[in-house]
Amino acid sequence: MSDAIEINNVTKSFGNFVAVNDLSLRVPRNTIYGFIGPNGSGKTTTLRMIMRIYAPDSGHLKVLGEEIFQAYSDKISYLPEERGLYKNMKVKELIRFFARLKNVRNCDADIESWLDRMGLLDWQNKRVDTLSKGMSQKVQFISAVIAKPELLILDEPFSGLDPTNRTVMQDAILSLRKAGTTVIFSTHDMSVAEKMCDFIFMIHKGRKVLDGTLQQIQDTYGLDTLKVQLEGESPNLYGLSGVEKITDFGNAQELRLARNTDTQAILGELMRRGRVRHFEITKPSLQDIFVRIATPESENASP
Ligand SMILES: Nc1ncnc2c1ncn2[C@@H]1O[C@H](COP(=O)(O)OP(=O)(O)OP(=O)(O)O)[C@@H](O)[C@H]1O
Repeated sequence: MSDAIEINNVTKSFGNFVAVNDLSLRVPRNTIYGFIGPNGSGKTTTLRMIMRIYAPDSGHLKVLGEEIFQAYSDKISYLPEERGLYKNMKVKELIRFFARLKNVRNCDADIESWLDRMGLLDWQNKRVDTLSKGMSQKVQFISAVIAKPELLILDEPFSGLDPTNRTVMQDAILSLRKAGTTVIFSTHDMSVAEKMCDFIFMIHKGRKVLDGTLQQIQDTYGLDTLKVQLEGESPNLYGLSGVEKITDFGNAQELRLARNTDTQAILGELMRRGRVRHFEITKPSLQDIFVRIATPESENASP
C-alpha cells in the first residue's frame, strides 16, 4: 500500500519569498506525524499544499496514493488554523452539514457519541455563536472526523484549549489512530509532540531540518545534556569545563556538554561547590533540540 503522503522536492513561493523549499517527506499510513517549526517556517503552507489549497510551484505530491485532489477529497479532513464555523447554525445541524459534504448521511448516533466524548452533548441544539472558543474548536474537530477520514490533518489542534480539553483532544486523536486513521498535526507544544507522535518533522525557513522518531532525532545528539539540581539558591555553575550552555529553570538547571566532556569531573567539581541533589546524564529534549536549531547563533552561544 502507498504511503499516506509522498512529497517529492516540493517548492512554494509567495512573490520572491520561498515559504517551502525543496521539501521531500513520506508519511506512512496509520501513524501520527507531528509538524513542528518556528512561526512562519512553512508548516501551514505544507498542510495547505496537501489540501490543494495551494499548488506547489515545482515538485510532486501524492496523497493516499493519488495525485488528483478529487480522487482523495472524500478520504481526507482538515482542521484549519483559523477556526471558522457558520455562526447561526445549531451544533448538531452543523456537524450533519459537514458529514453530508463528504457524502455521509444518517450519522446522528455518531454525532451524539462524539458530542458526548467531547463533553458537548448538552450543546447539540445550541447555536454555534453561543459557544466558547475551546468549545467551537471541539465542534470543528468533530466536523472534521465525523466522516471517518483515512487521513486527518490538524493545524495546531491544541492551541487555546485548557488542560482538560487538551487531554480530551489527545485521547480522541490517539483513538482515531488506533482505528486506522493517519493523523498529521502541527504544534508548538514540544511535550505533546514528544509524547504523541510516532514521527516528528521539523521545518525551519522552509527547509526540512528534522525527520524521524523522537529516539532517532535524539540519538543524533547523543548523551550531551546534564540535568542537575543543587541545594541553595542560584548555584554557581559557571566555568565548568566542557559546558557549552546553561539553561536555568529556577529549581533545576540543564547543561549542554561539548563532545567527550568528562562528566565525572563535572560531578566532582559540583560536589566541591555544594550539595548535589540531582545529577543526570541524558539526551536533549525536543524543546532543547528545537531551540538549538531555531535560535540564531549569537543568542545560542556559550555562557
Ligand atoms: N498567502 C500568502 N501570501 C504571502 N505569504 C504567505 C502566504 N501564506 C504564507 N505566507 C508566508 O509564508 C511563510 C510560511 O508561513 P506558514 O503559515 O506556512 O508558517 P507556519 O510555519 O505555519 O507558521 P505559524 O507557526 O506562525 O503558524 C510566512 O513567512 C508567511 O508570511
